Amino acid sequence: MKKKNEGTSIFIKPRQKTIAGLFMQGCKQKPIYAALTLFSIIAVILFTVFNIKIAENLVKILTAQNLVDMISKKDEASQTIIGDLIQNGVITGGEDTKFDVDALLRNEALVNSILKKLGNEDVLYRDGSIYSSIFGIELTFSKWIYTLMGNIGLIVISMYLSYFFTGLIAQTKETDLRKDTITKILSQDLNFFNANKTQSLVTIIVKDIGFIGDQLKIAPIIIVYILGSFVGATVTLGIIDWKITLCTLSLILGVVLVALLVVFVISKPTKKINLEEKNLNNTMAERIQAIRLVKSAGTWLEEQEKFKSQSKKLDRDKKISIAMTTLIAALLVGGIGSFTMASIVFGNFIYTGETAKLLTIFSTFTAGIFVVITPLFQLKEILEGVNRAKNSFNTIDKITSSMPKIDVNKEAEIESVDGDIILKDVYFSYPDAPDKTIINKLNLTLRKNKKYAFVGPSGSGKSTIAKLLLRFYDPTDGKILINGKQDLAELNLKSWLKHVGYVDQEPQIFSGTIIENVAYGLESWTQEELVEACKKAKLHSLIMALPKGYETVLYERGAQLSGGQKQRLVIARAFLKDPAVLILDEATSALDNIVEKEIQQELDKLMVGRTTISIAHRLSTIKDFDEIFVLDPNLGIAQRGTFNELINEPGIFKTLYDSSKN
Ligand SMILES: Nc1ncnc2c1ncn2[C@@H]1O[C@H](COP(=O)(O)OP(=O)(O)OP(=O)(O)O)[C@@H](O)[C@H]1O
Repeated sequence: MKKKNEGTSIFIKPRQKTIAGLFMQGCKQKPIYAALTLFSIIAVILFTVFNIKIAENLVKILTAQNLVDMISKKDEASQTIIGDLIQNGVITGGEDTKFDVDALLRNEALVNSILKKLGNEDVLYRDGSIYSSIFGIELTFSKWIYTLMGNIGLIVISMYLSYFFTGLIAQTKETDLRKDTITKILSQDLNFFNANKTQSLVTIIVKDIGFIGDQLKIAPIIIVYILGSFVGATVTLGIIDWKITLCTLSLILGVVLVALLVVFVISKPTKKINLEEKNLNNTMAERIQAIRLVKSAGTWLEEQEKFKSQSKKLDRDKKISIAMTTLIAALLVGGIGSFTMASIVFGNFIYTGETAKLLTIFSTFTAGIFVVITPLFQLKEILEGVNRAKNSFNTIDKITSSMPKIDVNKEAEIESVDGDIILKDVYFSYPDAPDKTIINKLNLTLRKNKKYAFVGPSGSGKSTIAKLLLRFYDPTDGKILINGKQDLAELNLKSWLKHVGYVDQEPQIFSGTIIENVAYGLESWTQEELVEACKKAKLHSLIMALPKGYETVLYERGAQLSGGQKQRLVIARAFLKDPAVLILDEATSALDNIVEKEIQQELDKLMVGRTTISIAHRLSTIKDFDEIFVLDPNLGIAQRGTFNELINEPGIFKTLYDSSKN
């Protein structure tokens, strides 16, 4: 079956480069969670807005109850109120103001008309209690309090559910994004890793994607909540009193516009600050990675100073940014005060003298504005977050939109290597220096199970040949033929690498157990084979001396092992893999003479029965090789022959050999 060519796939589609786009994609992937999220957020909005209605009704009942209480006290104040009512013709009879209060309170119709007359509309006096109704249900003050408590409970539950289901959708997308990004990074050509700092790639995987994930979990829900509660509260307040709603609304919109303007103004400097911070973090992480260099060069004070001066600048920029961003919070706080004040001021103008109505309006609008404003506070964080997430999307996109040139997933697989490896008219220039030809028309044949070495001055292209054989790069022109006929560039890369063992100067070791490190990349192996490989690499007794033996966890880059021990581990890896082709790239050049001799013995055993290509610095290690190619940076292969032939003819090899003897 033809495998998908990752090299031609487009990674992040344009519409997914935003929090909204990615979230919508998540909703399509998880429609049930999306429906539940929508359902619960609508419930949150409705219940929250319903609080305004509850507040309105509670205040109406309280105001009416207050009036009834005052009348029923039968004191001077009560008689004054009744006197006023008689004078205004609301009550007839008892003009001497000695009105029978008990009789009045028994006459419910009369009490209700008094309440209406004094501005207490939409309430009903019955059986000594005040009722107000909602959806045709009449409720007393205490029932409204129970309703309020129940409503708050429902808000909590629906809020929890909406965050929960959004979280599930967001987590799915965050995991997908991380998976896709790592897949894309790992499928890049080696050149990509030269051009991009390791730290910035790690930052993308850890920080940028984590940040996008965090925003995905809160931004969509809060934005819908802000819009929904804004519309819901406005409509409810509009129904209660459209004139005051209109006046207050224009104030709210004014403040929101100013806040948005501030966000717009600070978006560019925020971007700059984020970049500065990222660069500073990357540089520091790089220095920590190269801590041995810093310690050995004695440059820690310089590094500290550099960090101090860069972070001082960043600190100053961040403080300026704080001054701007906190302005939004201040505007919103100021906004709340002015909105509440606005409802009294506007109300006072519109309903002069109607105290009961003003009281209801003031209380209801305070509750309503609270519903509108509370989520607006989060708007600042959300807008900043969404803005930062946009930068994170751009960084990810910039890194991952680079297309690998090497198609590793070609269909043709290679079952076994039982023929020659032929380099035919091979030309090569590195992608980032296309004008500089490193390999210039190289033609040679590497016979099965023979040992070949490449020697030559520094920069003559020896390691480049190893890189071409490992297909870190494809030749700019010409072909590398496997088994004498199969073009390496047309083969499935994994199927080729299964037959290749690679030992280079710097052993690649992960933090993990010895077993994981020795068996890295192998599909099938047995415990016995692994122990046997370690014995051949003279590593077994060392491993057995460790308290946890083969289960010993190695530190990052095998920090607790000596150079020789690390190289033995890599050799054990090659023994276990048992490849047909072995590439040694200056495998012993980092070791001292004694250790090098010991390791060389193991390498000699490893080379038996395999086609070996060795990039050699120390000529003593290639004495019995079948053929040695001497490279010249300008001429390509300047000399070729066995060790004994080459030391006896004038040329680069003899010069190198003579200088190594000295
Ligand atoms: N990634 C790269 N991009 C551009 N040029 C490169 C890259 N890697 C190596 N080169 C250049 O290619 C040339 C050959 O490098 P190569 O590493 O193959 O030499 P070498 O013979 O193995 O040298 P040495 O013995 O010092 O390791 C050098 O001039 C080097 O500067």
